[in-house]
Amino acid sequence: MTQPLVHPTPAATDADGAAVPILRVQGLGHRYGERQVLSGLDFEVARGELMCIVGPSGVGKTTLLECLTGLRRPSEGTVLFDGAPIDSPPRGLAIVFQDYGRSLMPWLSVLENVTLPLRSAGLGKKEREQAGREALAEVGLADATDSYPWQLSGGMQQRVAIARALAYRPSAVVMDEPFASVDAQTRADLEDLLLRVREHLGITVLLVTHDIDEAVYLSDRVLALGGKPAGIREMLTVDLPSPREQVATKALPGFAELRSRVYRLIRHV
Ligand SMILES: Nc1ncnc2c1ncn2[C@@H]1O[C@H](COP(=O)(O)OP(=O)(O)OP(=O)(O)O)[C@@H](O)[C@H]1O
Repeated sequence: MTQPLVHPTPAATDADGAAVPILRVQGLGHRYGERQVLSGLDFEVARGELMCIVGPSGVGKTTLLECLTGLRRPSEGTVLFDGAPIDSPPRGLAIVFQDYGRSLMPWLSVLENVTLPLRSAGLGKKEREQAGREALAEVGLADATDSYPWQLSGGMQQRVAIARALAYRPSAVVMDEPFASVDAQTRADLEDLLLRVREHLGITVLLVTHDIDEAVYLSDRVLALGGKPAGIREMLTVDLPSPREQVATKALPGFAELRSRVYRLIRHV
């Protein structure tokens, strides 16, 4: 791997010297018109943590992510990123969506796609290209800089989307169903890529998934949403050994146990 793109920002500390969580959610609720979708959410995400958000379809996962990233103003409560309230996507937070096909510009090369958002960050052309090349190397696409998105497989396109988020040198990445549109083998490869990148760069990851195995395999903690309006049904700590490995980790009795617990939480059985 190349040199790290980010040198994780030292954790800010509060008056008592305790580390400030990168994300602090207090009393968060959201309603669409008269319909209350989310209510009373309180939780924190530690710097460097990987947390998956799960819950039944329509429970409010995307709404929660939108509120956490500043894309949507919650009806109630506050979200603090690095100790500061947010009302628009903060500089240190990058977002990766499921639909990579639509998020990449077909007329731009892979490198141009990755460096495009850096223009607004005020970086010069040389710095942008260097950050873009480093990010592409981080996701194993150092040789694809001059290709166009339509020349790449779905999994490679999603790696470009991840590189574009990393080039921004975020301290946290938020992902909404990022691996939902690829085949099972590519999905497993992308999961392992995410774990490696997260380990290498020390970034915080918050990821929405419908896939229970994926949530348990990737997470330090799993946030299960449920109810109407939805709240935190449970926050599960995943105490499986790291580094994770697709076959060995999933064969552990602890994996099967956590998997069943998450399944029951989502199905409410
Ligand atoms: N812009 C909107 N206006 C009105 N209602 C909305 C809007 N966006 C979402 N909703 C409703 O809010 C609820 C939660 O939607 P959301 O997309 O957050 O759920 P989700 O858990 O991400 O769903 P899925 O798992 O199916 O993607 C749903 O009932 C949805 O119909």
